[in-house]
Amino acid sequence: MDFDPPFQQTYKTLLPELGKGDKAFAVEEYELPSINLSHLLSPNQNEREKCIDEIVRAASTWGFFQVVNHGISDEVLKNMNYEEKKVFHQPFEKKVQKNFLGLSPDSYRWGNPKATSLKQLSWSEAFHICMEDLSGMNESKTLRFTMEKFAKTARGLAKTLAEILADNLGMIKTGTYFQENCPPNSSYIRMNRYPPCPYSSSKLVCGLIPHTDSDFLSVVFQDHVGGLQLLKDGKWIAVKPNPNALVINIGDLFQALSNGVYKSIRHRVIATEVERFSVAYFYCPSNDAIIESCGEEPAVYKQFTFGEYKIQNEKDVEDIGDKIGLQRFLRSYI
Ligand SMILES: O=C(O)CCC(=O)C(=O)O
Ligand SMILES: [Fe+2]
Repeated sequence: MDFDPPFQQTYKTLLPELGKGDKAFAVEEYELPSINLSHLLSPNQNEREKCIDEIVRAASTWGFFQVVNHGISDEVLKNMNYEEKKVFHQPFEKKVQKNFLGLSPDSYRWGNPKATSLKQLSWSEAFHICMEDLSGMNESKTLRFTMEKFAKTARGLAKTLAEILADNLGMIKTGTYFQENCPPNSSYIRMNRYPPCPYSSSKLVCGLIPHTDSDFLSVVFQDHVGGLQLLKDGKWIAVKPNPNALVINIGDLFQALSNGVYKSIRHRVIATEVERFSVAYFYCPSNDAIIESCGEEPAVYKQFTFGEYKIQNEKDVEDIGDKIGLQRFLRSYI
């Protein structure tokens, strides 16, 4: 397809390695804890408290959960999926152009042209867009408006969940912290496309290599195809797709803020034989926001700003090919 990035060509020295050595381990499929958010609005206090408890428990144990009755309408999600398909199905030569759709030059990303081993190889393309950039996207007004609608509702959902989680930590400034530190323009949307991969049967090719998200929390809308996996108790498990639910995962900043109570879990996407789409909303603060562990226990992490965290991650990726992430900000890190 002229819209697919040149994966075969780029990875031609690595792909023959697939037949040799490594074998994929069987991965069990699990249904993530599913939380019905309509209970948060229930007149029954017990029901509200039970729902809050489920959110807190899922964030502390799984770091991942799914929500239903989340407030983002089917229409917004359907339009998002439609617009996403439309933009990815533009010719590759257009997508790589510096000013495609009026976005910042590094918004469009594909694969990992620098991969030197199968483990680093990724079979996907993405538009990673800062909300600040949306106002300049005048070439495609329908995509812009659809993303604005999705972001507005995803932000409301992210803020509600973040406030519940912070409140549970006894954070004194919960009421104002997210309001003050997470203005709408500081978050990101990432549209992901996983093209069909002819080597998917090996189960060794990643659509997206293992990572944690560098935000407070992420709201992910995935289609019915599946492929998302997370690391639980040292084992990879596959997330069963549920088209009625959104996936929520805790990011590094909440792990730091909560002094390790909430878990930012490593996850990956395995390449599949059919095309797959997802959209993630990354709930982020502004660059100068201070992330400081709260609670009564001694802080495990040093205090840092989100700007410092991003710069350090970019530097680590440049130097060693991966982010070291929160580990680097442990007080005990030398
Ligand atoms: O495609 C997915 O299901 C997950 C995407 C993801 O982890 C990300 O964009 O950070
Ligand atoms: Fe992610």
